[in-house]
Amino acid sequence: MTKWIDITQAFSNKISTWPGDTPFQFEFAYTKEQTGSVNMGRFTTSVHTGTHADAPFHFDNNAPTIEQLDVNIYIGRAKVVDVIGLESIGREELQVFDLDGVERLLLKTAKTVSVERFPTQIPVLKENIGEFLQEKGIFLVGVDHPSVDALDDKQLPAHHALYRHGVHILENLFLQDVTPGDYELIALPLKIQGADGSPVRAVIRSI
Ligand SMILES: Nc1ccccc1C(=O)C[C@H](N)C(=O)O
Ligand SMILES: [Zn+2]
Ligand SMILES: [Zn+2]
Repeated sequence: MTKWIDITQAFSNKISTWPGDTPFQFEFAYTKEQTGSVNMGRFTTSVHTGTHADAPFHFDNNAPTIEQLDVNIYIGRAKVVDVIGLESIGREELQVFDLDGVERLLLKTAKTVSVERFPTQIPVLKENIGEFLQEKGIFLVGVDHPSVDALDDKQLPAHHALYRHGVHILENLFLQDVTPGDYELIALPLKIQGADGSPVRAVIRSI
């Protein structure tokens, strides 16, 4: 039996956040010395900081929030493919891979990723990726950077195209040490009522 591999960015007070969004901050509300019994931590964060799932409500007011999504989306077989160096990724770039029977697709787009520095440039997913992934039977796509759309894009064409075609989104996966191939994935969002997304603890195991 192979071991589970952690593909989650570690939360620390140095993890990068979307410019202008709420940074991650962990602190002790009370220490053991203060309470006489226990340390009591608390944290503040944008739900889009670190490794996370987007709920469709993030970009569509009439779409499901995070706790309404089926947990089965986030548990099961996943394929990791190497698309390192591509500036945009869509049907044309993905049709070279054998994706028959694939349900979850994780895109490794960078050789290395800085958890502490917000990227200046990321690859974008093309609008035609939604239709392509749906044709293949893929209902979850994950990327190793903060957005499936360009960082300055307000229309979010890839987010919307993926949603229209029933494809859910994971962002900021930590894939730099992962060899492309077939895996089992667990990346469960927290059950936060009404939320537009949630951090996930993402792990994979080779199959
Ligand atoms: N955190 C933000 C703050 C302001 C505006 C956008 C974002 C995003 O995170 C968008 C990104 N496309 C996302 O889905 O994660
Ligand atoms: Zn997000
Ligand atoms: Zn997103």
